Amino acid sequence: MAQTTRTTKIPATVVTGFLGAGKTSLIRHMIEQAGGRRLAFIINEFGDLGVDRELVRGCGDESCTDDDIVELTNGCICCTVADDFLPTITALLDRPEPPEHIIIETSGLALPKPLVKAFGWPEVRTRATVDGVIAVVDAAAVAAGRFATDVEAVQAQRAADPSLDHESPLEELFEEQLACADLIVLNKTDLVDAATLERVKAGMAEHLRPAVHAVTAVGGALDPAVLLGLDAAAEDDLDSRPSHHDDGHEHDHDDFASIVVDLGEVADPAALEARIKDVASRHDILRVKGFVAVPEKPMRLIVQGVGDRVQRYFDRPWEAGEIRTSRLVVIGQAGFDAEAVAAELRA
Ligand SMILES: Nc1nc2c(ncn2[C@@H]2O[C@H](COP(=O)(O)OP(=O)(O)OP(=O)(O)O)[C@@H](O)[C@H]2O)c(=O)[nH]1
Repeated sequence: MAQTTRTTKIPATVVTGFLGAGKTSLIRHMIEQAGGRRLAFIINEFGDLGVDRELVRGCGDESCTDDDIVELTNGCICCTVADDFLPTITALLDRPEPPEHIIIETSGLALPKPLVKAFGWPEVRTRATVDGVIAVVDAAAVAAGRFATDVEAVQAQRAADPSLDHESPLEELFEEQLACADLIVLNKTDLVDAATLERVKAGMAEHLRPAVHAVTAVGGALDPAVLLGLDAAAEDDLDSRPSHHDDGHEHDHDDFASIVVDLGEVADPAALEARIKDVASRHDILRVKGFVAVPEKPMRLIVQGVGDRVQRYFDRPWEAGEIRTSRLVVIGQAGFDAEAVAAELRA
């Protein structure tokens, strides 16, 4: 009987979602539940500190070695597809023992569609496919109206000038991430009640493609069986994923800015947390995250802020040869007062 050779493409999952929604948490959980499956990760973040790779590495699972986590810090992945993403994924596919599944965490400010499109490029098309685009949503942030435009203000502006672009950059990004998704993970459901969750779900529905479901999560904890194996081949289905940038309109990240603040050792982490909350409430800050060295403490402290909600926990000992210092990346709306923010965090 004649033998047929079946070429199997390596599935890739794109994890999108706004800053701080819970993408890294979801990926860490996925690693813990990998069950010996060879996963590889491409991690992209906005800001120069490379926190996400560290957090994923920090999960300490033996099945996931340093080589399996590639970090792309050269800007948002959607804008550096040709220069950064293609060589990276090609190198993973060229490995003598390629991964069984590739997980890509986009920066919270990235548009997922240009990345999905890249799977149609000749270098990738025959060897990999987008198994699914997962959009992680911070249910509490949506409920608080963080992505919603002030409808009345917009109507007044448009009455004065009908050519005005009516959406806020946050709203536009949020909608775009939803519109590209094959699955929604409504995360942080511990922070909202059932009625609020229903309201959030109903509000998102108009932005989703038909038959896209939302699953709920806390800390991004979901069975990988729910997340992987969606078999969407999203690169063949681009037309159903509308983007504000389909008309060739440039997407640059001028609407957002980031700084890294060096703090040396921090003797009072509680006071730092209070300063972060204060800064976030008075400036256009969207995200703060980084590592803190506390005098006398052998462990590294992780500090994470989303809006004015701040978490801190020790993740691992400082390694020999590592410089004990504190660095925070601060991401905000363009035009935030970087000098004042840095000074207030250091105060
Ligand atoms: N209360 C609560 N906090 C959560 C949940 N999931 C994640 N967080 C916290 O939210 C913060 C951001 O989580 P990450 O997983 O780093 O979010 P991210 O989307 O990877 O963030 P960026 O990469 O900066 O865009 C962290 O402090 C998490 O501990 C959740 O379900 N509930």
